[in-house]
Order: sequence, then structure tokens, then C-alpha cells
Amino acid sequence: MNKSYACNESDQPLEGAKARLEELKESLYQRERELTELLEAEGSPVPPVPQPPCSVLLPTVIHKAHAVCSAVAETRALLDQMIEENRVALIEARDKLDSLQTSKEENNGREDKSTDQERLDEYESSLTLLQETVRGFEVSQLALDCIKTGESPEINDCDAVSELEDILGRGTIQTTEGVKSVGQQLLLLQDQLKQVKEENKKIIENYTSERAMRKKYYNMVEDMKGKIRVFCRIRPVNRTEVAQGGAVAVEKIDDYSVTVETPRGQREFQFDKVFSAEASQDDLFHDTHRLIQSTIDGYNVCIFSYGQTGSGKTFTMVGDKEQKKPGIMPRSFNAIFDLMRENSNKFDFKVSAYMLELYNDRLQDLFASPAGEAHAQSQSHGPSRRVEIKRTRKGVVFAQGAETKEASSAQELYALFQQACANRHISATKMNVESSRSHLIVGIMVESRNLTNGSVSTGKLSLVDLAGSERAAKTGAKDHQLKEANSINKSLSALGDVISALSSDLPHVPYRNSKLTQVMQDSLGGNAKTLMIVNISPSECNLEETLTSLIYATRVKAITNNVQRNVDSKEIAQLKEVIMKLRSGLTVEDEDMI
Ligand SMILES: Nc1ncnc2c1ncn2[C@@H]1O[C@H](COP(=O)(O)OP(=O)(O)OP(=O)(O)O)[C@@H](O)[C@H]1O
Repeated sequence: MNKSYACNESDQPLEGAKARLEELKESLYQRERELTELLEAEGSPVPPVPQPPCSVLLPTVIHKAHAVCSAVAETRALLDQMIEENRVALIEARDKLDSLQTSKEENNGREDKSTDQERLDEYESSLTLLQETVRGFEVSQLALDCIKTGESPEINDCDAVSELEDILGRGTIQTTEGVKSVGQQLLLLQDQLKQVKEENKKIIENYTSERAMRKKYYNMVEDMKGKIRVFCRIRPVNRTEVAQGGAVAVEKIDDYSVTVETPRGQREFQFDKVFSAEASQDDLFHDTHRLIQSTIDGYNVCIFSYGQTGSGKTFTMVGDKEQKKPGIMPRSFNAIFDLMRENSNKFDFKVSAYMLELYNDRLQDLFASPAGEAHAQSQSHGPSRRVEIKRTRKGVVFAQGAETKEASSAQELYALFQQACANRHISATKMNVESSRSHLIVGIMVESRNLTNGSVSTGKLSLVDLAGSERAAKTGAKDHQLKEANSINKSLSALGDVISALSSDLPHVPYRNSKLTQVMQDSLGGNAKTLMIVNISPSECNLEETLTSLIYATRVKAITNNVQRNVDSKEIAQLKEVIMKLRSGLTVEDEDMI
């Protein structure tokens, strides 16, 4: 009683605090009950229990390690090696553990066991150590297997998993060879993989630009050697071909190669550039433009298109009818005058042109008389202005008897061209509704007088749109159309003979067999920089003609011209002018000879 009183006396503040604490506890419990009830009533999910870090970390680490091993062969090999070494080490450790356990049991069975307490303690500590070692190898095995398969370990062995997490985190797995931690190695390999990927990217970039550079320099060397360049252009599939099934037999492999599926297997052809059906007129002219510069510099240049009828020769050289997609010819006219403008402070330029058509093996001047009239005259054996192909001493071809007209702007030149085109022979064949029945030859001469030293260079740009190579049966030609087709085929076959002779280095080249080969004499094996564009259809139904054209074009690639610049010193240029004047019966003044 006294004691309790004493307590009441001395512990009064403590009692108060205890009571307060009890109150607080009760109120907290109350709040908790209320909250739980509230949550249950609202049906809110009970907040998730935070997952142990191992269940989040492990799948991530294993997934990443597996990705590295799958991507890098060396890592895969290293992993297999580690699995094997670990397996052997685990078996050895288990064997040792078994034998130690057996000898411990044997020792326990002995009568004098009390006398060897020291020995028993030794057994005990070795056993613990070995059990740890076995456990370590088991965990390593689990980790390595998971990395190999990419699957996370089953989380039922929490001890093993946390040990594994520990090991992966600390990176302390020991193999028999003392291989470094798996974690560290994987991080290292991840880094290496990143580096290798970056290096690969750089190597590919370098290779691509190197290849482009090599091609560029190769082209320059080939140009200097005078090699004829050949481009191949595949046109889009047209409606007729779609109606026939539209099967495609031609494919552009890269910028320089094209393959053709034939009944006897695939054939590959290499050219200086291959343009797919998607290539624009711009793309094509971009690679042709430098030849226009050569004309201004005083070289003879020839660009001609070759291919079966309807393969896109006129589209390439002239463009579409509405000139929404102009071809090489109108673009060249603009480029010539653009280049002249750029150089007008150093040179004085003069541009003149002739335009011819070779129809039924007869050369027609498209400026002088409408081709229809000339055609009628030729059929009735009436008189018409004769155009003859001649060559200068330097071997440059010119059309004697053909009118040459001067042009002072690209527009003027284009107007002359339109006038000439209106006179061309065009008719519908089964293969092409607007088929060129003649070869069109446009010659543009650019004379540049150097304002500093007075030297004069004369470049000639020959632009040739050949008539289509075709088989008469396929074109549905009759009567005079059959005559046209035969004449076209005859001239193209003569062109083929010239190409064959030149590409095989034969001593005799049969230029004189056709007017076409005479016109093109300085462009094939002569002193011109020449570009051939072989136009082909992509469709299986034209396979035979496509193969013939590609074989033809491959032969042309082997021809080397003897390219020379046409330049005369000031004095020679003056003397030439005097001769011209004298030939035309004009008087020569003293100042002409200064
Ligand atoms: N690359 C192309 N892109 C779009 N259309 C094209 C292409 N090439 C050709 N064509 C179209 O295909 C048709 C035939 O082309 P084109 O007249 O140029 O052939 P061609 O080889 O000159 O024929 P021919 O020898 O009979 O005169 C035309 O309607 C032309 O516009």
C-alpha cells in the first residue's frame, strides 16, 4: 500500500505520460482500422508490396548479358568455356565434400573419437569451407545457365538468388582459372560491343566513300585514257508490259551493276553507272554535265542513246513531249550557255549547230528542207540538197552541204532544235506509238577565243538519238515501214560491226559500210570523249532484246578513243580565217594578217 502510495507520489508525471501514450496508441490503431475499412470499402487495391531488388535486378542483368552473348561470338565462346570450367570445378568440389563427409562419419564411428577432438574440429571447418565452395559453384552454374538461355532463375530459392545477386553485384565468381567476375566481364564486353559496332559503322562509311572515290579516280584515269563511258538506264514497266503479266527480269544491284534473269540463269553486267526506273532526268544529267564542260574546253564530245524500240532513248535524249521532263539535249543547250556566261570574262564564245537525220540510209539536213519533201524527192529520185560526211585532217567529222546556224542563247538553240524535230520521221509501231524511224544527229560547235593569248579552241558536242533496234515481226511493220525498219537494222548492224572490230582491236574497222558509222567515226575509236547510254526495258517479255543491247554495250565499254583537244594558237587561228575568206572569194585585208 505504502509502496503504491510512494509510487503514486513520486511517479505521478510518468503515470500521466504512460496514460497519454496509451491514448495515442489507441487513437493510432483506431486510425489504422478506419483507413483499412475505407480502402476495403472503396475496393482500392492494397498498395503493392515492394519487390526485393533481386527480382528486378536479376532479369535485367541476365537479359543484358544474354544480349551481349548472342551478339558477340567471342563472348559466347567465353561463356561456354566458363560453364564447362565451372561444371568441372563443381563436380570436383562435390566429390571432395562427399569424401570428407564419409571420412568424418567414419571417424565418428570410431571408439576413440574423444581422443581426437582437434581432428574433428579440423573436419568441421573443412566441411564448412567445402560446402561454401560447392554452393558458390552451384550459384555460378545457375547464373551462367541463365545468361546462356536468357531466362531468369526461379525465385523459389531465395538464398541462391540473393547469393547470385550478391555475386553479380560484387562480381566475385571464381572459376578454377580465377576468371574475373561475370558482371565486370559483361560490362567490359558490352563496352567492347559498343566500340566494335561504332568501328564497324566507321569502316562501312570509309569503305563507301573510298569506293566512290576509287570509282571517281578510276573514271578520271579511264577518261584520260580515252575509254568510252557507258551508262545503263532501266525504264519503268509500261502499260503494255503490265497487260502481258508485268514480270520483271532486270534488276539494278548497285550503282554499277545490273542483273538479268534468263532461262539459263542470272547474268550480271557492269557499267560506268546504272540508273534504275526511279532515276530522274536530273540524276542522269548530273553525271553527264562534265562532258558539256569538255565541249567548252575544246574537246569533241559525243553522247548517244542505244536500245530497242520503246526502251526510252528519245525520253533520255530529248525528254517527254510536253518538256516537263526535259532530256539531255535541251539540258545541254542550257548548260552550254550557262558555262559560257560563267567564263565570259576570259573567253569570247561562238555557238553554231547543224541538225541531221539519217533516214533510209540518206542524210537529211533538218534545217534546209522539210524531211517530208526531201523524203518524197528521194523516192521520186528528184533533186535534193546533198549532205556528205567528210573528215578534217585531224579526223573530225563534219557534214558538208548541211546548213550551220548560229545561236546566241539557249532559247534560240532550242527553237532551232524544235524546228528540226518537226521535220523528223516519226510513226507508230506496235512497240511504240511515237517511234523514231530515223537517227537524229545534232552537232553543236562551241568556239572559244582566249582573251588573254588569242588562242582558239573548237569543241563539238554530238548528240545522237538512234532509231530503235528491233525485229520487224515484233513491230508489225509493212511496206515502207518495213523498208524503214530494214534500213534502221542495216545501219545498226554496221554500227555493231564497227564496235566489234574496235573492241577486238582488229586492224580494219568497217566505218564505210554505213552512213551512220561514218557520222560516228570520230566518236567511236576517234578523238572524241564518248558516252553511250544503253536504254533497256525491265520486263521479261523483252528479255531477248535487253540481253542483246547489254552485250552490245559491254563491247562498247572496251573501246578506247584517242582524245585530243582542238586548239590553235592565235596565228594559226588567223591563218585559218584568211584561208576561209579566200575560199569564199572574199578580199583579204592587211589587218587580217596582224
Ligand atoms: N525513264 C522513263 N521514265 C518515264 N517514262 C519513260 C522512261 N523511258 C521511256 N519512257 C516512256 O516510254 C515511252 C517510249 O519511250 P521512247 O519513245 O523514249 O522510246 P525510244 O527508245 O526512243 O523508242 P523508238 O526507238 O521507237 O523511238 C515514252 O512514252 C516515254 O515517255
